[in-house]
Amino acid sequence: MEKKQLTRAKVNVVVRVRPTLKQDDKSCVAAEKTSVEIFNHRNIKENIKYEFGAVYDKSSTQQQVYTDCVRPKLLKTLNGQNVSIFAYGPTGAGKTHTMLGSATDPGIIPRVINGIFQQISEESKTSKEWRHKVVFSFLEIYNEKVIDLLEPKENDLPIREDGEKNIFIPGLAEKEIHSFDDFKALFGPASNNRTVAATKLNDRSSRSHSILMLKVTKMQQFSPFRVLHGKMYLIDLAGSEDNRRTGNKGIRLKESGAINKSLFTLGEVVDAINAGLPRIPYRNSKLTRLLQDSIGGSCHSVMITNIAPEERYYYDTYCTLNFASKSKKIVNNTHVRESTANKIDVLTRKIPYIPEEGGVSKAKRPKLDAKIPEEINKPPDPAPFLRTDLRRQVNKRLEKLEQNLLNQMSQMVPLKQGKLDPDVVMEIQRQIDVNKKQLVELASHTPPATPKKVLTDKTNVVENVTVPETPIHEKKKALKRSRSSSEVTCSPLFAKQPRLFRKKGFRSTASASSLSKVKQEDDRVPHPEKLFNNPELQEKMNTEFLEKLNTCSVKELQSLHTVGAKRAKLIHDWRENYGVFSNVRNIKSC
Ligand SMILES: Nc1ncnc2c1ncn2[C@@H]1O[C@H](COP(=O)(O)OP(=O)(O)OP(=O)(O)O)[C@@H](O)[C@H]1O
Repeated sequence: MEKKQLTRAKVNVVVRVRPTLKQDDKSCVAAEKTSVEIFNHRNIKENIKYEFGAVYDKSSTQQQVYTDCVRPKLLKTLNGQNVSIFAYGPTGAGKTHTMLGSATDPGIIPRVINGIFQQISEESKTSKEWRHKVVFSFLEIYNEKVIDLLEPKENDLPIREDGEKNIFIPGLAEKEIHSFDDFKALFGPASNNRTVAATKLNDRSSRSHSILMLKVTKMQQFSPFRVLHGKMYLIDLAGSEDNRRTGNKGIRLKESGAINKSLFTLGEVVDAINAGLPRIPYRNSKLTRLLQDSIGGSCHSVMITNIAPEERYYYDTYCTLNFASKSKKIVNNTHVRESTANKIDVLTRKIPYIPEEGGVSKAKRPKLDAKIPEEINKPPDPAPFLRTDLRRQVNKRLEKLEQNLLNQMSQMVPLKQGKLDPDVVMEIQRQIDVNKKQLVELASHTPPATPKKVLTDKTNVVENVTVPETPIHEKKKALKRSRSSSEVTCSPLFAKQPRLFRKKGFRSTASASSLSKVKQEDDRVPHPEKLFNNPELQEKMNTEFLEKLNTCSVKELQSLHTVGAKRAKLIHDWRENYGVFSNVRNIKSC
């Protein structure tokens, strides 16, 4: 993993009040946009008002809670950060309703899965830069045991911490999913493994804390092959229980003891963090160990505090809101988890996500000496919308250029019986067409076929001509000729060897006519013969040339031999749209 840049983010605590379940039930809760007030029916003077980031009253919808609190976090997960969404509250207050919902009124979990795939599909439509991998695990903490719900095992699973303080569960099953339907097919049966039972307060009370862990890993498809590792925890905590009212006995009472103990430890963790204690008792329960990332860790955390409005819940509501108030002070240190893919992963196109087995150490991976093929290093074909955009720009520029050319030529070319010579007009038109083709090729990022391009005049009109390989002395002569007559000059963009910059600060071009003079001025500039015969030197100059092209401003680009304002702008625009050129061949293809 690369060096982390930490950003502080407070735990976002919101409150959701469910409707009363029976019509004649009296409510002791008054909710407003960001505040909630509770009334003690035994002591009317005892009203307590709490302030939170947001309060959702009984009329709030699943969509509203998801859109406000959760959807903004999807991008964080997709961009390599950890997110934790957890529902906290007394039994029967609406945690499972909020997190899971029902088939007709889906909650946060199905909406997140749907949202992640939607986001990935949108990203893929606009850019081919990244490939994604989504895996999920599903577990419960039941009676202080970690139980795999996707692949139930005989023994409970351990919880460990890696060198970077990331919590992981060795042996936990992880399933790759490619769509919401994939998820549904796996999640349905796994949910049936969850321990649920009827208590006096809830017909389907969760007897465990359930945690769905979603890992989204994305790998860049060209150099430097960045890999972003995002994780999202979706947690439905078991509710705190007052066993005088739940009527729990036997197994239910034991379960309740475990639930209450872990929630009590959660309270201790929050107190310790708020008090700035050096030791936070995360290890005192499995729940707090697993929530280590979410509370005081690296997650962007959202705590949805569910409360029941009925008067009989007054004391639970009071305790829950006190806990929520303490939790909103906690600040997490969030960061992007990023690594770089190794050669094997690049060549096999495998996305190197971190499995729940403590991470594969780099040393253990087999070594591969193969070179990464060059085409993998190239940026992908630009997104269609970018191409369309560039094509529009190019066409606009072409129309302007066409008009200018016709104006210029009409002044220069002698009139034939008061009209422009049709042969000349045809020639201009032909050259414009060639230029158009060239620029459209550039816009669609399709390198032209074999013919080399030769600049034919000062107006930068380009023609496709097949140039036979010429001996070096011929080339020198041709260059001299072109220099004196300003007829045909090889553009550095299309020449076999790159030329360097002429202006101060840049190294001189290898233009033949100026060679002897430049040689006197600067001994470091090689003779063209040396250049043609010396691949190492060529490579060195290529690199220098490339660097200048990738970093120079439009004005500086114009200093390139035979690069006029228009082409400098084109190079600059290309760079802005598609990123830097990765080798000189890319530039030649422009
Ligand atoms: N916002 C809501 N709108 C309508 N009904 C709700 C809402 N929240 C909860 N309910 C209903 O209240 C009942 C209890 O909710 P739920 O099972 O989600 O509670 P819980 O907090 O998960 O309880 P436990 O901790 O015991 O599992 C369910 O019948 C549920 O459908």
